[in-house]
Amino acid sequence: MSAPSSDEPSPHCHVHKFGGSSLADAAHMRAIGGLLADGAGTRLVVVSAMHGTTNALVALTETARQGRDWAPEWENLRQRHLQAAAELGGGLQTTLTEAFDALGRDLAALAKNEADAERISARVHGLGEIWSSHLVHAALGGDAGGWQRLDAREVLVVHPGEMGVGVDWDESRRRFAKWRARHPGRDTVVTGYVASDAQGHATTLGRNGSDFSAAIFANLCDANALTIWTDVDGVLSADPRLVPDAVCLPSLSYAEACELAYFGAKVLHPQTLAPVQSRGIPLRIRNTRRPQAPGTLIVAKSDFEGAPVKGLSLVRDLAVLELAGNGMVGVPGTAERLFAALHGAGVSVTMISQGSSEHSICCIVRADQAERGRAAIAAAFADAMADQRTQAVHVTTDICVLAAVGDGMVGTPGVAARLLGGLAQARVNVRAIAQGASERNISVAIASADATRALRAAHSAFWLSPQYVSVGIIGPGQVGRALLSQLAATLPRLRSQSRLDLRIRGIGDSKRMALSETGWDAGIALDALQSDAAQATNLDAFAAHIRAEHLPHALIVDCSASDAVAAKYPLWLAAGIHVVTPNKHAGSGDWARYAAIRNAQRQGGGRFLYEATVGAGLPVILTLRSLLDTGDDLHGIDGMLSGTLAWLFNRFDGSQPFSALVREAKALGYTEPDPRDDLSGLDVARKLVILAREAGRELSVEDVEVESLVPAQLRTVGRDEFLARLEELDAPMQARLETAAAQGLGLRHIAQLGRDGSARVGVVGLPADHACRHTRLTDNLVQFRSERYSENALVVQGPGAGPQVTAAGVFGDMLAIAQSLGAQTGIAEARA
Ligand SMILES: NC(=O)C1=CN([C@@H]2O[C@H](COP(=O)(O)OP(=O)(O)OC[C@H]3O[C@@H](n4cnc5c(N)ncnc54)[C@H](O)[C@@H]3O)[C@@H](O)[C@H]2O)C=CC1
Ligand SMILES: N[C@@H](CC=O)C(=O)O
Repeated sequence: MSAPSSDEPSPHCHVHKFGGSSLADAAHMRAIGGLLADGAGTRLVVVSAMHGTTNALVALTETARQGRDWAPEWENLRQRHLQAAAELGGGLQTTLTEAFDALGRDLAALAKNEADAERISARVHGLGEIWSSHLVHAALGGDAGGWQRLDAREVLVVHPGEMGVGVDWDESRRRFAKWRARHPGRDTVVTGYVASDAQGHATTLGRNGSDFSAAIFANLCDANALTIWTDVDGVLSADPRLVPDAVCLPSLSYAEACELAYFGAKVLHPQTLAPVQSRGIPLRIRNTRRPQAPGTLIVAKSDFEGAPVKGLSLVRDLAVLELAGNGMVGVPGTAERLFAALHGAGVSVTMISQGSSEHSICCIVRADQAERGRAAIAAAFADAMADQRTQAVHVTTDICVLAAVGDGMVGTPGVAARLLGGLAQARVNVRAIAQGASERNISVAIASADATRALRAAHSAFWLSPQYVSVGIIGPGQVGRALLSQLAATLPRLRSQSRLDLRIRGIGDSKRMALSETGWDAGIALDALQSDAAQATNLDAFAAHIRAEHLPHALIVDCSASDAVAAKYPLWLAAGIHVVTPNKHAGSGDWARYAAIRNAQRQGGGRFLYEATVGAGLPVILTLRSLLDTGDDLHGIDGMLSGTLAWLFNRFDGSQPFSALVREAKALGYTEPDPRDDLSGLDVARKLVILAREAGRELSVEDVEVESLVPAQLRTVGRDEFLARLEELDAPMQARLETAAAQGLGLRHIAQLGRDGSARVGVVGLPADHACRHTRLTDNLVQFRSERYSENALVVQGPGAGPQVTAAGVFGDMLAIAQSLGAQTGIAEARA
């Protein structure tokens, strides 16, 4: 299409276009005046039909042509328009009544087959714009308000062609100039979508052609700006119904907008760009419902330095036609013959791909044209097929084309890798690939069933950080809540200063769970659990949501003390979900499950980090791993592994009953959910088992010699009853304290793992100069004795219990995993 420039540029002129959603009723039409308020110069307002009208008109013509009863729908339309006219005033009742009468006569003629059906249908299809132009003219104040009305059929001359509707620019410009001369310098409401053909018959610019009308008029006026008002914020990076993370693009180049429009981004009619591009007219898409939003600006060169890919679009309902055979190799004219056949059959080709071997050529066509295309190619290559130079045409249906578009792709290495990497991660098979030499568009043909997953995965690959982690938090108890508050305080800084993007997309306790597509701020994630959107906890559904295939990485943080949750780890790890936990059940529980966890990791599944299970936030497991990984030989581990018991024996001097101290330790969040786990020595035994297994020993809790402080009569009662009868601990503990004191000893709870595999936990009396007598509060003290540290043990000491320090240990593991991710290099770096 060529758009010859005008000899006499118009004065300042701003063209606005309003779509059907902005013209739903009289109230919407009145609101247009406010949207036009700012800006100087002449305004040209191009209008679509009222919402749903064009569809109704198309249906009416069909109904009439089939001889069915069109009157009810005609009456609906009539009432709707008359109602708007009544609300707007301006004396339009007669005009519209006459117009609907004329429509009735046309429909009657169609029904009787009396007239040229095509011509009448074309005229009828465009009536919605004629009616809405009257209504909007009245809404803006009519003639008295300085507005005039232009029926585009008077000036716009078009001719249908193979490449769409073509504009007769010379004739249209001449007629428009003449019209302008008769109506100088006034604001104008113009009908969108409609035009005349060379014979003067009413026609249209094709479905959703009002954008195109607006661009044509912007060109004819040599406008300074074109604004297309619609019901979305602008051009989005992908269809938001399919990609919840889609973002509004601040700006696009004409070329990018063209690619996106042709590839299905519904916000712009594909032919809209050329008339504005040829004159460099800036086009802005804005939202009538959110006029404060800046929208998307489309100009010659976009200044938006975002990702190299600006947008992704999807074309559905396609099919692959493939012709293969040795007889095609090096034979000039094969492609010409194939495409001539498709042309002859009126089949439009969406995408083409041929490998350099020339052994096969494939093209993607509309599904409803596939059989026609196949037959045409088969006929054109009948001779070659007969002597087996080519094989039969292979048709694959249920195909979509996903296109990644952006000027920034030009000359940038790594874009295709990122796209294909994202698709591979989402297990999307690519049937064919095409990239033109313009490098602005990479298109891949995929199975329709994979379309949404593919779009989301590609979007994640370009728009999300490679260190984006989809996080699910289980067990928002004391530790879980402390973790959430640490995340709330820290994640914004991590996001802005590095690429780490931990998104909490799920939260669940023993009863309920809540899931989010885009994630919540950590500070409000707990609220989601209380909201109506929360549902009954289902750990499998929770994990499936967190491990969404379109997202690069998934992590479940288990802050419960539940064995049932730990039982899921092997499955989750095998599915590639990373697991971080302070829950000791997996590390110290059933050996077969522990082995399955290790196995899943070895097979390339997710990572399992559980530093907080021993010593809370202290680097106990890290230290042990470092000794072992660097080849040291571990002789034994001993010390105090319970924060609760350390705190209790630091405080227990007989001045307060032991039971009161236990209650205080529980209130401070030091104890296990059931404090008997601490007092029985089970919690410490679990920690010893975790350390022993880390060191490669096949130890289980049953192998540990454990001394319990829980009297026999309290071991099997319920937790609440145990807490109510805590005082039964007081007498035996007091006696024990006094016996030790009489020997000049202090009580401490000690764990020991010997070189021979022996393991023991229990209370001992220690002299005043023993290291464990010089700890404070909840201090753990872990001594590693090894080949290198034989004379003098390697000691890790510090607070070993409490929600904050435990949460910090969990958070540290989360960061360790997130920081190890990001295998995909940033395109920006590659460009540099
Ligand atoms: N408190 C501390 O100082 C330390 C605690 N830990 C461990 O941290 C974990 C949490 O401890 P706290 O926060 O003190 O416990 P808590 O009792 O305050 O919280 C446990 C949470 O887990 C949830 N939960 C229980 N069963 C569940 C299930 N089947 N499915 C989903 N959620 C479930 C509960 O609803 C609750 O929200 C425990 O495994 C504990 O051993 C580890 C190191 C130190
Ligand atoms: N209850 C435990 C908490 C840490 O694991 C302890 O007191 O050490």
